[in-house]
Amino acid sequence: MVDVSVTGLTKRFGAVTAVRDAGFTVAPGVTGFLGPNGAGKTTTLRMLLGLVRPTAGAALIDGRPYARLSEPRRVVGALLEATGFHPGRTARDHLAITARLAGLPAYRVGQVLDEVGLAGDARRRVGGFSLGMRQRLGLAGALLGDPPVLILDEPGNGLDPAGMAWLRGLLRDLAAQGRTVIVSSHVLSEVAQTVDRVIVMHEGTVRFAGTLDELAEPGPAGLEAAFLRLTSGLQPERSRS
Ligand SMILES: Nc1ncnc2c1ncn2[C@@H]1O[C@H](COP(=O)(O)OP(=O)(O)OP(=O)(O)O)[C@@H](O)[C@H]1O
Repeated sequence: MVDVSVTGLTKRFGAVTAVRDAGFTVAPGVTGFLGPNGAGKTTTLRMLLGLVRPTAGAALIDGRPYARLSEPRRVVGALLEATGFHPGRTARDHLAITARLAGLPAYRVGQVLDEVGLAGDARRRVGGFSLGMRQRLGLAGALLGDPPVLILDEPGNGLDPAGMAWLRGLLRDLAAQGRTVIVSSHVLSEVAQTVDRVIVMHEGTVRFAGTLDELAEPGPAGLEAAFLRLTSGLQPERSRS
């Protein structure tokens, strides 16, 4: 098992404190990382991935900052904004180049294309892909190293209802394989059906970390009420880890 932990994590951008003294640990299974726009979710995930330097505190994977992992792609797979693909490259070429640069075996390319349902589009240029197809390609890239930890920022963006159902299945499969999956979202219903645990952020602080059962009454209405309570600023902070 690979530990993911955040302790005393703070990030200031000039006068803006994006993340303030955040702390949590993430267990295997699917953890929903929730919060309204601007809550600090992406900044926290980017600090875990070594893309943003913390002002204070630590964001560790397997006990180390991302930059000190010896084979990071084999430990953690990431999906951030599904941009940055070269539009003239095919999906297969994009993944083949990513695999080569990361020292990963070429046979993984076909496997991950299958896993994300893009095998039939492997030879199409990415420039012609829909947002949902780009999300799938981004997920394929995250899975290339067969990592025990996945950090997925809004993976449901651009997916249609069938795509969302597929994503839920993929997340459950990854959890059943014993992986630790962190998935950020501001779509509550999306999360309620998929996650084992939730972390709720608001205005840069962690308002709750625990199981879905601890957070709310069963059903989407219960979750929505709990979310609004935690993010309205009317209630005292509440965190269980
Ligand atoms: N590079 C940056 N420079 C200045 N401010 C930033 C930067 N990145 C994020 N912020 C600010 O930090 C705060 C948290 O942003 P962040 O993107 O982490 O939130 P989020 O929870 O991911 O929101 P969303 O759901 O809208 O993506 C916001 O006020 C944002 O404007």
